[in-house]
Amino acid sequence: MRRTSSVVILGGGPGGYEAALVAARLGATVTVVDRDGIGGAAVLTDCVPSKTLIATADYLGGLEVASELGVHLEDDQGDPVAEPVAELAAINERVLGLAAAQSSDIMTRLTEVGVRVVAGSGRLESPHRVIVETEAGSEAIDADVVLVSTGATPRVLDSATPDGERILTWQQIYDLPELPEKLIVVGSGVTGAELAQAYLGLGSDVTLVSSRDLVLPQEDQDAAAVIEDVFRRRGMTILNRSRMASATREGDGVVVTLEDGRQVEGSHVLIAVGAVPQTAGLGLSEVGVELSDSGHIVTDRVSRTSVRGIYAAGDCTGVFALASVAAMQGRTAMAHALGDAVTPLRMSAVSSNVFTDPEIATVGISAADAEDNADVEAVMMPLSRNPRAKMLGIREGFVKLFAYRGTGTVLGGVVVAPRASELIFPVAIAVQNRLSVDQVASTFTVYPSLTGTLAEAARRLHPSD
Ligand SMILES: Cc1cc2nc3c(=O)[nH]c(=O)nc-3n(C[C@H](O)[C@H](O)[C@H](O)COP(=O)(O)OP(=O)(O)OC[C@H]3O[C@@H](n4cnc5c(N)ncnc54)[C@H](O)[C@@H]3O)c2cc1C
Ligand SMILES: NC(=O)c1ccc[n+]([C@@H]2O[C@H](COP(=O)([O-])OP(=O)(O)OC[C@H]3O[C@@H](n4cnc5c(N)ncnc54)[C@H](O)[C@@H]3O)[C@@H](O)[C@H]2O)c1
Repeated sequence: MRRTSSVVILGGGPGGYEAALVAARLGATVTVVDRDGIGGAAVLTDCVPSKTLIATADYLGGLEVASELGVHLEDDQGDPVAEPVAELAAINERVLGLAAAQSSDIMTRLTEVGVRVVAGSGRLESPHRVIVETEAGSEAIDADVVLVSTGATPRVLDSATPDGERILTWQQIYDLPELPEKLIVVGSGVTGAELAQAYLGLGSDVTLVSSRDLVLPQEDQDAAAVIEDVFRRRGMTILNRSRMASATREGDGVVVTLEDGRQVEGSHVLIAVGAVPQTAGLGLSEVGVELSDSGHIVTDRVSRTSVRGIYAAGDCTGVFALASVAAMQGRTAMAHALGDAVTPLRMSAVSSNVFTDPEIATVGISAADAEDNADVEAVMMPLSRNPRAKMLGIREGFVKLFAYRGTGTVLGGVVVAPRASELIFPVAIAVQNRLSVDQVASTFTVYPSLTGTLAEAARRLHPSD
């Protein structure tokens, strides 16, 4: 009889826990070693908490179109009938409660399928032996297969050391007892942009320090332009082409000094200047695992590292810092290691979403790559002409589709709209399954619906046109 494989997973975030579920299903003996809590940063401090906070901000944002829809929130004298007040302590309690519940659900699931979870910090002693430091002491666990999925942590600058009170990383904001009066957000990547708009929506006065010409430099530039415009119209101050040199505490507030000498004063500063992989001190180089200059673990499309039997998944690999990608890498690793059917990771089919209002959802080829390729055709349609958008009071947003000129194969798309994260799925299905624009266009959409514009965009890309 074949011996049961032993799998040890370092890190219990989406990369680790999804892998554990697959490995258990495939009959392995599985141990997950996790330092900070099952669910990882994704569930406890990053993805889940930020999206829960944004849900409250979105709810308040919905009130902004009330008058357009015939609902007056003012009395005859023009005074507000009721002033909605975001109570941060209550919001944070909900955020942290939901994160803890999600973590507990994942723990229950892991236990149900027989995965052993060890609370502690792990490192590799050899390719087939992991040492875990727990409260009770040290434990050595032998493994046929090791998966490293230790994630990433906020990048901290010596000139802006977080104190957890006024100078904050995104992982420290949920302990704030009150809404920051004047919040400075440094960094206009996805983290900075999402949280800047969330606090703006909750009632903070927000200044965004953005190092580039436009916020969200990694996103579709038409989409980023819409978001920057919305930010400004709603009262956010955006300092473009501005880099923070330092952030310091001054009395009851903070001062952010920019590289050109300007100073910005605020009550709090949120530093969102990227993340660094948690790969130091794991014994990786010592056992021969190749790391990139940035400290990420080098992996192939089935999550193999340079050492046989050691796999890696998630933010520690730097492939694409998304919970969904981490989970897929973890599942793929276990399928490969344990002899199940494997589909190598296909980055050209990954969908992602920026949870601003409106949201930006993207899948497949980027606009920049499409522009450089003469064989790719693009169409962009504003949502303002869509009947459902009019009914819902949606003024900004658009749909973009990319397809091969000759065959009409759908290569990607961008949706800028409320709940774009839900609307991108039909485009993701088309990209994943290499559907043609004609197949998308001939699929019934509901009338009236925002997806009607997706079908219309596909019709515009009919190859013979
Ligand atoms: C503010 C923010 C919002 C985000 N929102 C989204 C979103 O909406 N959608 C999305 O798809 N992605 C989002 N992301 C990205 C997503 O959170 C990450 O891609 C995801 O967390 C990666 O999962 P992971 O398993 O690699 O690592 P993590 O979730 O970071 O988990 C790693 C785990 O490993 C543990 N660990 C580390 N070292 C050790 C060790 N030596 N021994 C034992 N355990 C260890 C850690 O304690 C942690 O529990 C967001 C990121 C941020 C910063
Ligand atoms: N909705 C989501 O899925 C979601 C949300 C948040 C993060 N993420 C993931 O995390 C990844 C990282 O995003 P992020 O925003 O944390 O980091 P990032 O590296 O994408 O953005 C950080 C930004 O800070 C800027 N910056 C650096 N130093 C600066 C300084 N001194 N002053 C001013 N600006 C400075 C950089 O130029 C950059 O634009 C994303 O690419 C995404 O994959 C996903």
